[in-house]
Amino acid sequence: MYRYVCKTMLRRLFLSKKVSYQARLFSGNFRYLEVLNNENNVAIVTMKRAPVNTLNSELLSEISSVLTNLDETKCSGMVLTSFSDKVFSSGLDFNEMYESRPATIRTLVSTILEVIIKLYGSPFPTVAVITGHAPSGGCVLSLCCEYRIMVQNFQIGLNVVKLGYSTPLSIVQLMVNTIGHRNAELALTSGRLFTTNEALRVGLIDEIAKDRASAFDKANDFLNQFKVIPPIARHFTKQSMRRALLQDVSINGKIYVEDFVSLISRPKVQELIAAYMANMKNKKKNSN
Ligand SMILES: CCCCC/C=C\C/C=C\C/C=C/C(=O)SCCNC(=O)CCNC(=O)[C@H](O)C(C)(C)COP(=O)(O)OP(=O)(O)OC[C@H]1O[C@@H](n2cnc3c(N)ncnc32)[C@H](O)[C@@H]1OP(=O)(O)O
Repeated sequence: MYRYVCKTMLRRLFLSKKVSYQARLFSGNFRYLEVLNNENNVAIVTMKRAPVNTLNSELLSEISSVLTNLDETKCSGMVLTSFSDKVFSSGLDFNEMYESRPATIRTLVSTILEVIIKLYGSPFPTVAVITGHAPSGGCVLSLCCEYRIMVQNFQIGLNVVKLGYSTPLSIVQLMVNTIGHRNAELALTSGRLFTTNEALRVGLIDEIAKDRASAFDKANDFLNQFKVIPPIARHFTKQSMRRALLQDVSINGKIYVEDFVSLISRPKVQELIAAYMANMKNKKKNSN
């Protein structure tokens, strides 16, 4: 009898360990992401592709899977952030765009498009806690969130024109919806990166935080206001606000992807990407 009780207790202990292990598996399953749930059922999604969260197909497809999962599990909100206190994300991975086969570029671009659609159209409220620089693709991810809180002394913006290709139409639209037509035109045609203060002034971000901890406090304040709002009413209102862009990308997405792939594959653009990458390396060498 004693042996039976011990055995049963051990089995229960093993099972309970297994369950909590499985609960942790969701956050441990990813190579470049950490996903934690806080006590309010808010998912904290942290990009952790060192050193600068460059968006390759794998990181983007992990973000896409998490977004599907958070939708299915009816989370109350999501915070998208970075492990780094210097860079939120350095944008799309040049290594998948430079001298790459069209199929590689296509996978990269279709995956960011998938993320844009899911993040921009998510039923739950979303906040970007921008703990460092957010150029190009990094800025796009934050623009898909509903609220942006950025730590002091970094830069954010869409500098793609400097790489010799135009900003895709729906990305232009994201920027126009956020900072208005005039500011977006000036910023996009010059590839302007805004400092944190400038970004607040133009409306590209919503709040400035002195550090990561205070940025998270502000994110919680933003998300807490929705505790008293019926989620379905909130979701439909968000959908109405975002429908035009979502409809456009779901109808024309494939065309946009192909346009972008052929743009990136042009010899002139490839040359500019190579020069840009070399310039980054030189800057680093000179600063060391
Ligand atoms: C609906 C339409 C659908 C179709 C299109 C959809 C979406 C497209 C949307 C927008 C287009 C977006 C395009 C892009 O994102 S292109 C990428 C543009 N990115 C940049 O211009 C930023 C480049 N990086 C930097 O400026 C700096 O790295 C930084 C972010 C300011 C950080 O500086 P820091 O000094 O901290 O780091 P390093 O510069 O030393 O970088 C460390 C290390 O990382 C390498 N690296 C940086 N960025 C990239 C990158 N984007 N791709 C590949 N590699 C990158 C850098 O070279 C260093 O490498 P090393 O080997 O020297 O350690």
